[in-house]
Amino acid sequence: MIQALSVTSECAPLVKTGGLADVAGALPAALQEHGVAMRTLLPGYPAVLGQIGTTEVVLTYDDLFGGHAQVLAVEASGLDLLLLDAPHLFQREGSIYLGPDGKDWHDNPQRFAALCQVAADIAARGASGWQPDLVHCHDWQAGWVPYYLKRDGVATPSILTIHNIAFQGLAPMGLAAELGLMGHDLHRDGVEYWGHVSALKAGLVYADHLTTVSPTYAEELMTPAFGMGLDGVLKMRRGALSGILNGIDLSTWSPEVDAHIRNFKSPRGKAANRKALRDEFDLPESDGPLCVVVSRLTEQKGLDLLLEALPALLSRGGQLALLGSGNPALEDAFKNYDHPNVAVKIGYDEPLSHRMIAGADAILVPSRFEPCGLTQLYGLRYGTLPVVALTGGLADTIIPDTHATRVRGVATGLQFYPITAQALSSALTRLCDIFADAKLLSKMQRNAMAHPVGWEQSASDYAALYAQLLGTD
Ligand SMILES: Nc1ncnc2c1ncn2[C@@H]1O[C@H](COP(=O)(O)OP(=O)(O)O[C@H]2O[C@H](CO)[C@@H](O)[C@H](O)[C@H]2O)[C@@H](O)[C@H]1O
Repeated sequence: MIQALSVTSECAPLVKTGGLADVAGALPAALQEHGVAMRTLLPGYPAVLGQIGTTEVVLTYDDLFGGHAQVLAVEASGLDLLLLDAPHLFQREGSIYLGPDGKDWHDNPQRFAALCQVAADIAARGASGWQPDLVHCHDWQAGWVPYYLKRDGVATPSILTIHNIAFQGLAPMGLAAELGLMGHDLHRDGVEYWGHVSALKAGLVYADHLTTVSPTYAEELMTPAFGMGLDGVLKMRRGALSGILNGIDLSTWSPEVDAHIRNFKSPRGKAANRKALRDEFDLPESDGPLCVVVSRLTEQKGLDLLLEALPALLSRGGQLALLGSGNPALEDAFKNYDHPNVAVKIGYDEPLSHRMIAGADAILVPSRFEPCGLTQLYGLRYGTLPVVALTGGLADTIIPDTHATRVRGVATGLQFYPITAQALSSALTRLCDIFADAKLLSKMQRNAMAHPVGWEQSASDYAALYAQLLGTD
């Protein structure tokens, strides 16, 4: 068995703000079948500590970035966890990244540098006799791990997975010493980023291998349009960068077994869920497609384009039910969209997201960029046709309805490009046409449900990558 340490700031089902948590939560079980035993190092937020049973203390610190800390080992929700219990850093009300004022906690650089330091210590010296063969780091919050390993001369290989390059873990240069950065690394070929230091860049420069969550996003990241200032670094590391698609956890996201819905095996079984969904959102019966959005409401997700494109859907009797939260202006714009066929719930609600995806005819994902995207994968599994922008993982996971795919009878959804309101409008019109053609609709729904969206392939790819890094392939 390869022993791997996964380092992450969120992990489902214990703590989640987005897709990173789903991936970090699902990978260990998926890798188990491929000869990898994975432990997950996660901050001991109050919400996490409140959900677990008896723990064992496996490491203690008198002073970790300004306070006493310990690492607790515990098994919970099928995960083998190492929790960094550092009350001065993690025991606070509010979200895991933001204070009550909605702004980043001022000490986020130190909070996650502490997590990284502990990961590097476990790689170097072990915790209660356990030592990983490699460390798998997720996003900027784990970005300092590869740097600390190199700084301390620890040979354990590291992988950094980029789930979203928009978050770069910037800190003022003045914090360099406190974060444990060496003076000779504070330059543009090291951890410096336009006068700041960047945890993500440190990971990109120092990790032995980089992955991102789809092959198309891996290519996009090396272009100025998508690299968000880090495309040059990524181009330099082209040989060490690969794209491995995310999967979804089929034990919770499958219409046959989903605990939150009226279970079904074929698209016909969606009818009862559709009715329940209309009732729940107070939407009338209608002869157009019932579309859903389940999303963080941010610039990335392109939902401002949907606001502009909605008339194309509504004029054909289509409907929208939206669940999301984030940008206040977008929240208001959707809440105030005054139309009987538009219903909006602002908030975060996991069970409701299942009921929406089960009951809808289509799921809309008009993202400006999308490293992989999970909700279109849920849509496929439930025969809920994805209407997606042609970018990143959305390009890699949907077989678009085109003349050629119609002839071959293989389409699973709709794609639009360029990523504009106009192109989205025309995709929504095409969706209404497909919806009116019962035979075509049913074929596409069945194709979608048969499309593989689990972890098998990706877990095998990660396991092969681990073996390659360890020289055991
Ligand atoms: N209001 C709400 N209520 C309930 N559930 C909600 C919700 N809003 C969002 N979710 C859930 O949160 C998750 C979002 O995952 P995504 O992959 O779609 O995007 P995200 O941008 O967070 O993830 C980033 O990381 C992931 C993982 O690698 C990449 O797939 C993605 O492209 C990248 O941007 C899904 O499970 C979704 O159902």
